[in-house]
Amino acid sequence: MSETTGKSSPYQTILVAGGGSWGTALASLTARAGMATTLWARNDQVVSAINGSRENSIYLPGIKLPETLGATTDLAAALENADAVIFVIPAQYARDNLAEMRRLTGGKTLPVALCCKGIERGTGALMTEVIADAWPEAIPAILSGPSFAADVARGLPTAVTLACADKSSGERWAQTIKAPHFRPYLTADMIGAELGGAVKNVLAIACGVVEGKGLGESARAALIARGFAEFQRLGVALGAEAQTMAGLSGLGDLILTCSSRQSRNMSLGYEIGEGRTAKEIIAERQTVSEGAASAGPLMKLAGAAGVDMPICAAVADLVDGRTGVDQAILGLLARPLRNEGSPAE
Ligand SMILES: NC(=O)C1=CN([C@@H]2O[C@H](COP(=O)(O)OP(=O)(O)OC[C@H]3O[C@@H](n4cnc5c(N)ncnc54)[C@H](OP(=O)(O)O)[C@@H]3O)[C@@H](O)[C@H]2O)C=CC1
Ligand SMILES: O=C(CO)COP(=O)(O)O
Repeated sequence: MSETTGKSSPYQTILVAGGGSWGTALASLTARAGMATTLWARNDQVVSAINGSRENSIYLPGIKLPETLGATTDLAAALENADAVIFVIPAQYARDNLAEMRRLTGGKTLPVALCCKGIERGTGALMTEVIADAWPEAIPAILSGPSFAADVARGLPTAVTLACADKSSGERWAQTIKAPHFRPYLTADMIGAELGGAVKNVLAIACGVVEGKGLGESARAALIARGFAEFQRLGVALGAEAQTMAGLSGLGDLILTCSSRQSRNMSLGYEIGEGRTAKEIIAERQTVSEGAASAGPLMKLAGAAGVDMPICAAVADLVDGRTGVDQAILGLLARPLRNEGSPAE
């Protein structure tokens, strides 16, 4: 295990794009660490609440934000002085927002830490592919790992994966987002890091179904283990490193999200398990459940890579209304028996 140099300087003027719970928590982190931080949100109620009462009462209620954190709806102005962007807009809207940022900056080369955990509908593209198309001059990084926004904003400890193919930018990001309670681990394996966040959201829906349907803790543990096996098969096919898959952005976030109804994805699955449809639950929610939108595109990605992902496929069928809970469970349990490891000679 190697250490990062620790000599890199942090980025100083940060634009956090996205005024949901995670964008707000990350903006609070960098503002508290002393970086000039501006949060951009398209929602003027969010911006007024942050500037007025130091609280994002819509997406992160009850948590006091630092006085130094400013919020704006003016993206062009916020981009003008930014030397780095923390991008926290849900995956399905990433392409348009990144393209707009490129347009506003005139195609400037800026470091962009992608924090959304999803796969693009229609294309099956991962977020590094989306940014390569929409803002090719940007230097991307992936920030992912077990980190509920409310936990991080309250100062509870966690550790995350920070993936960046550009060594110097990765080290600067690590210095920028580190805090006494928030510990980034660096890697160059961006595919592994972004795949982990996207796949765990889909698997968390499956775990929620197991809980909501009352199938028991043993079933949930079996599902996490077999879900992780699916994730590893896809990761290997796409070139992810084993250490990343078993690390914070992979197994770490999978365990968190599959264990707690604080997760929107797990709680979505829970309500599906209780008998409601994904469509009606999502229509009632203001917050995002990335796994529901990413399950279909994940199947596209897995199909193109020739990888079998039966649990994720069952989730895609469930959220898109092609199957019911009982049928999905029976279908998974009735599959032909498989080897877990090497077969006996
Ligand atoms: N919350 C968490 O604990 C964590 C979240 N993440 C990831 O961060 C990303 C953002 O999630 P999170 O902060 O939780 O979001 P929230 O669910 O808290 O809020 C939803 C956000 O999405 C925005 N939004 C909705 N539709 C659009 C659109 N068409 N264009 C632009 N923005 C839109 C909303 O803006 P508006 O108010 O204007 O509708 C709002 O800012 C997701 O990919 C998530 O997986 C990662 C780690 C932890
Ligand atoms: O990614 C998260 C924690 O690491 C948040 O999970 P949910 O989006 O399911 O709430």
